Amino acid sequence: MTVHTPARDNGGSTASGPLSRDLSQAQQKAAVLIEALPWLARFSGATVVVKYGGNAMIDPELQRAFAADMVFLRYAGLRPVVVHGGGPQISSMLSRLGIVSEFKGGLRVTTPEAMDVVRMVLVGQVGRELVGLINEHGPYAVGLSGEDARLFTAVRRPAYIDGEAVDIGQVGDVATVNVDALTDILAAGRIPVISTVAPDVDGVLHNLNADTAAAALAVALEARKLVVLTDVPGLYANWPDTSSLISALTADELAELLPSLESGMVPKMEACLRAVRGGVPAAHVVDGRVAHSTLLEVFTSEGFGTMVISS
Ligand SMILES: Nc1ncnc2c1ncn2[C@@H]1O[C@H](COP(=O)(O)OP(=O)(O)O)[C@@H](O)[C@H]1O
Ligand SMILES: CC(=O)N[C@@H](CCC(=O)OP(=O)(O)O)C(=O)O
Repeated sequence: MTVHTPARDNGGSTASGPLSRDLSQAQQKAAVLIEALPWLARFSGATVVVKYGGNAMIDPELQRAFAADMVFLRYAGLRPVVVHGGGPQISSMLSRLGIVSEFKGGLRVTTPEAMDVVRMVLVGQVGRELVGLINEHGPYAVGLSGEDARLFTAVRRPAYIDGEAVDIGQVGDVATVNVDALTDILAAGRIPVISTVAPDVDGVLHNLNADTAAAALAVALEARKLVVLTDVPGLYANWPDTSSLISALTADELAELLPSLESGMVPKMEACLRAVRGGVPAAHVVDGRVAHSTLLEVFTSEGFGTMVISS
């Protein structure tokens, strides 16, 4: 039998000294844990799609915090599915290779030559690094792209500039999602890490915007949440007026706001709208510069970031 002896544990401290401080710190920790209880109960077994991007993908400390969050979600009984971005990493590789890279309507003009680089960077570099970080905690992460088990098929899409459709090469939207490609992986308690390239019906590979693909996946998986990490605290009604941060809005309110948004936020908020209109109960845009932002969103009572709900 081990008997707790405060004097030995605390080097002789008394109940009114360091011991009571330790106890109060421990109680604070217990309070934090217990605050999560209703959320743990609510989301037990739920699938949550998380779009990983922005600074959380570049800063090593934030990368590690993100990987730990995904493992935490898994141990808490949720089923996290990660869809990662990598736009800046693709741009940097294209410029190292001397390939000109241009965006139209927020989407990368993707020539066959650029497509090879997009696939190499997303599947071979960014996806692999994230799988490695998660797997420092155990054998959990499995990397896939839209090509694996036909997870996604793509349909070529144009960009829209001033209402005009403009061809931007091998850029696609998600046409179909093969949910079965993830069922076994999720049932085995693994964490899918998805890179957003996918073949069309003819097998031609397409480049998908990661926010868009995350939304399509959240709908197909009947996810309970879509969480999109970015580099701002959330959606501002009057960007860049920092007093106009929106904590919650309905899909109809978002649809009204969309035409006034600027390029970076457009695919993100379109993705949230698509997810909620497709039946996902809530889509959130959270600040990926804050360590453990996904945990804060899922498990705390304070509103964090911007939440989009159906009504
Ligand atoms: N209404 C808005 N609310 C918040 N951010 C906005 C808004 N309009 C434009 N932005 C810009 O969009 C950026 C997010 O888009 P982006 O840089 O593409 O994100 P990420 O790299 O996280 O995918 C923000 O950093 C901000 O500069
Ligand atoms: C068509 C298109 O634009 N695809 C994106 C795919 C990566 C992505 O979406 O990454 P972020 O989330 O970091 O922006 C691109 O080539 O940059």
